[in-house]
Amino acid sequence: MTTQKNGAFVRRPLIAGNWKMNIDHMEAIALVQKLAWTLNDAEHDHERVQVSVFPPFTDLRGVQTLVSGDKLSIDYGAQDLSEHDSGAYTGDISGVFLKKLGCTQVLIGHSERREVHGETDEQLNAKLSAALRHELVPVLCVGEGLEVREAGNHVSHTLAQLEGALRGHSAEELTELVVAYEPVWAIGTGKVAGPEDAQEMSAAIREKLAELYSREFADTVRVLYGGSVKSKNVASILAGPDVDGALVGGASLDPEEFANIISFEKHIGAQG
Ligand SMILES: O=C[C@H](O)COP(=O)(O)O
Repeated sequence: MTTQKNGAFVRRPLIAGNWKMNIDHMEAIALVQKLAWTLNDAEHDHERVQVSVFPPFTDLRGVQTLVSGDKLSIDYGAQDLSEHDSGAYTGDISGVFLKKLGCTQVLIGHSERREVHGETDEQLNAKLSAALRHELVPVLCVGEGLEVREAGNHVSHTLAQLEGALRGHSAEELTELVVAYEPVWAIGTGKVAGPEDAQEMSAAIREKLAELYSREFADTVRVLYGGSVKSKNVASILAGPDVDGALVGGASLDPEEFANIISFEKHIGAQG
């Protein structure tokens, strides 16, 4: 996913849409079709800016059929996976099944999984192993809540989450790793971390990766920002040199708005 140009790393931007628990399997087909038409009209180049959607599990088969049948340039993945491959784990979904459905990516440790389901860094570490076992690109979500931010501990808190999930995993295993920084206080609230906040934390994440592995490795990892990203603010957020894309929640449910976010390069200059 990363190429070298004149000796410098060029990371391919990724705009990912996390549908959360929205959109049934019929609506999913309509949404992906509309998104594909809109991107086609906009002459979107998937090789230049990667697009992914993360539908609910029950939508994945329909999305697979549409994407493979119509050869759409849209990647898709799941919002979670089990740390186990099979067995008595009622309600859980194995990476084996996701791989068979053509998923290429999986979200790990979204703040709503951490909060609502009490997922711990140890569990997320095991889920990361499961993703790697099944050759699913892990999109590891990290970020702090409002209290932590107000206490000024956001950097140490977020980096501890990163370290906890990565512990024991080698750089060789993690070549496709994507990290998504999502300040919890900015999710679905309309409050957006400023471009400086997004850049500050993305740079801190990259520094931590350099410390844990190597500078070369850190320079290849894509770091996304998530939290109330819209077409009107995406270009300013992605202007940060360490911000390589966005994990979009609510705005990804509107195909026109999501396509507009994906076309963030067109808004450069207009958003400062
Ligand atoms: O995964 C996406 C994030 O939680 C952001 O959600 P949002 O764009 O609705 O704030």
